[in-house]
Amino acid sequence: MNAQNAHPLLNRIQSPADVRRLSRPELKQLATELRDHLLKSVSRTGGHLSSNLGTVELTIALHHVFDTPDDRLVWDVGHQTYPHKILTGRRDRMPTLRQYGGLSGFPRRDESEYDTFGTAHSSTSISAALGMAMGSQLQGEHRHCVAIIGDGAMTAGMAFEALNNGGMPHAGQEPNLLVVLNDNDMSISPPVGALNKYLARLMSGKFYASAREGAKQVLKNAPQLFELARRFEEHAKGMVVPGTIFEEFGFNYVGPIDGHDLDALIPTLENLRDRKGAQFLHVVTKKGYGYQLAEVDPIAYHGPGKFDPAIGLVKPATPPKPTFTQVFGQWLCDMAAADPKLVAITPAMREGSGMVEFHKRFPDRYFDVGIAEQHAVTFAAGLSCEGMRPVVAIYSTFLQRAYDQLIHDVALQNLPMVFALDRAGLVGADGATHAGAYDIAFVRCIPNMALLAPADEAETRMALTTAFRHDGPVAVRYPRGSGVGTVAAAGNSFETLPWGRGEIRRESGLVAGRPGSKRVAILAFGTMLYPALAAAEKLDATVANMRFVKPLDGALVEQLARTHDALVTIEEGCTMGGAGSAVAEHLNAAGITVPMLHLGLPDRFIEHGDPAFLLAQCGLDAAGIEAAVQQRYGQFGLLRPVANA
Ligand SMILES: Cc1ncc(C[n+]2csc(CCOP(=O)(O)OP(=O)(O)O)c2C)c(N)n1
Ligand SMILES: CC(=O)[C@@H](O)[C@H](O)COP(=O)(O)O
Ligand SMILES: [Mg+2]
Repeated sequence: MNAQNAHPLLNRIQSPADVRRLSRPELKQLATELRDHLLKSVSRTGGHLSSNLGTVELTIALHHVFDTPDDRLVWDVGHQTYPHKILTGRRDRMPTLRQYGGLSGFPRRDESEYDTFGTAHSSTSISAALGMAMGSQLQGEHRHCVAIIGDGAMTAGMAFEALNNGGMPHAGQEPNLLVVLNDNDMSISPPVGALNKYLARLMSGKFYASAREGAKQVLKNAPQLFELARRFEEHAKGMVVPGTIFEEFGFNYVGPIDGHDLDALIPTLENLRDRKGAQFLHVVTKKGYGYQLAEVDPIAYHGPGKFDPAIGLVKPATPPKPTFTQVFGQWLCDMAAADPKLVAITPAMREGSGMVEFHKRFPDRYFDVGIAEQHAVTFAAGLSCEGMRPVVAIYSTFLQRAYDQLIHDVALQNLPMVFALDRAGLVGADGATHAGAYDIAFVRCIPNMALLAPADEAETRMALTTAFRHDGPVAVRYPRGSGVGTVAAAGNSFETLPWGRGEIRRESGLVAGRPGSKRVAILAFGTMLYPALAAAEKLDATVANMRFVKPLDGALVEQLARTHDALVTIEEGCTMGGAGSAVAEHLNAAGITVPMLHLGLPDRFIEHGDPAFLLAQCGLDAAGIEAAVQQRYGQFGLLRPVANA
């Protein structure tokens, strides 16, 4: 059967208006077809599979009940929006998912009018939906605003800040807000913390909840009786079980209900749609639902690459090069074995940050604090105050969430701790939301903070040890994926790097007729060292591996400036305010003037796509560096062939 015939109902869906016209049995059939299509499509592109398999029915029900796009669906994180994309006119573009020029893996306002709010960082949905609800009410519109948030995303402080605000009337107006909690009892890894236990307890009171829901169904067309019953229910409930925490926040809590059962979902959503004020629906789904392998191992299928659905994920025949993340994970275990004061903290990114082994071997020194970056940083600060040595493993992009904590709680008190900043630089398929583009600029301006940018895997291990031994806060930034392959060189040693010192990796020849004078020096930060070295062969440039963004090796910078006609700085981070700026500021303070070219990420957001391609587009590969240097300095005769020294 070809794909068209396999999905007769799905083929008829051009927009959610078509979904609204379907009968209940047709909607069920649509769910089956949509799930099948989704699995096939994601297996060809890679992407966030298991969360999407779990939201098929919920997506259908929401578009069936609400008048989208006039009613607003605000998805949290947005990694579960593929069914939504397929039903909102983007099915044909699913083969382009997360590729350059193709569909984003997350909602984007510039992609579709159905994507009401751009996301990818978690726990923003309730705030945004509340803002929309208030914004539309103030303008006399009465659209429904629905936030759909996962149990993992619900653990973040921001979600609770929004609940705290959203459950109360504002100037006598109740927000037309519905929060749907999609509880699949999973974050990327198993969820942690008291909220998870609490949701499980609500689950175990299921009978009570469904009985209560049944009563609401019956009474929904008799408003006065309904209200009376509701009051009685509140009273009676107070005698047997306390109100849910969501009710304490001022929401009308309904659930938990089965999020794969359209017969439960649709009437419940209809009821809630027709009620005034802040509503809260708790639905229970299964991550990976409908694909056995993903149901059994939702972690592996959270964000897989391409695979054959008939076989599932398979280990590659030859093991790939170890990643920077693995280098970190290995170092963490080695250092923890050597130093009982080491504690490691992750804000819900155990797998992505390479901490699975550490968790296994050192469970009492492992802290998954949930999706709570702000808390992660201040919690680590507290540990540091007591003499522990915290290592906060955090993606560069997610540290943005904890900027005040970094300044106010850590740096201001000069607390010794390590930030292992993974995913520094471009990340590829996740795109602009996840790019680690800003950490150099935002860390280097904080007093007391040090920042290392190792060039390869071996140096990353040394940088981590150096940071761990330092008596103050230090961040070590390294990119997604693997580098040039120097893991073996580091072995399992705890060698350190000389503090605040870079090194010269290549010397240019001398300029004929000008003794002691050289033409161009490239000051490379982090993994940009290797393309810089390749370009330098063509340009006959000097290359320095700077290693430290802060403290900057000022002596080396001055020496290079004095002995070269021009400098080039290069980094995989935003050029504005970045490491190149640090070099310029240093020379300015030293009163040294030298022509300078700063290469790095431009002042625009870089889209999703293949990382090597994107870097090349930004001119951050060997050819791009060579071309930029030729273009800037070639015309001034700075790059004439050099005489043999
Ligand atoms: C601020 C922030 N921290 C971490 C992440 C990484 N992250 C993406 S999805 C996810 C788990 C979300 O769990 P949940 O909301 O329950 O959705 P599910 O995957 O279960 O569908 C995490 C930790 C993120 N996107 N944003
Ligand atoms: C949605 C989200 O934030 C994560 O799932 C992220 O996509 C993981 O990225 P990595 O694949 O780089 O760990
Ligand atoms: Mg979840």
